[in-house]
Amino acid sequence: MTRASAGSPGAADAHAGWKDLQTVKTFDELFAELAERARTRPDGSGTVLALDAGVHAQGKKVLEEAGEVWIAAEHESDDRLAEEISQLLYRVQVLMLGRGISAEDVYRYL
Ligand SMILES: N=c1c2ncn([C@@H]3O[C@H](COP(=O)(O)OP(=O)(O)OP(=O)(O)O)[C@@H](O)[C@H]3O)c2ncn1[C@@H]1O[C@H](COP(=O)(O)O)[C@@H](O)[C@H]1O
Repeated sequence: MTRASAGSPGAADAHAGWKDLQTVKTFDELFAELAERARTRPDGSGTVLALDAGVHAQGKKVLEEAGEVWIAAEHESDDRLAEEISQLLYRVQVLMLGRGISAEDVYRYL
């Protein structure tokens, strides 16, 4: 998930690339964006590649990111932890789309 730059050019440089640091989006907004990627399949979308890789690969990414969240929580800064959590949320959403479940399907268990 993207988030706003905290105003540190160094931090922005470190995270340049697939993130738009000027943009902040919610869980639902990211899910809608990823669903649109799945529908329109634009060239260059990492989400399209991740969806095409299948549920097994998507699940492995969830596990990998969850491990990185754990490590960041114990050993890294608040900012790194937030970034790892954003990546975990992204990977969970890719898995949700891979399996065809909606955010509402999840919310009814919250
Ligand atoms: N929020 C994310 C996001 N979070 C994580 N990632 C992916 O997860 C990677 C980071 O994971 P790792 O640190 O484990 O790096 P990695 O294992 O080397 O990554 P990969 O080799 O697996 O790509 C990033 O390089 C992205 O590939 C994301 N990719 C995309 N988004 C957002 O999803 C939207 C759609 O993106 P596209 O489908 O790429 O257009 C945009 O709003 C993006 O900002």
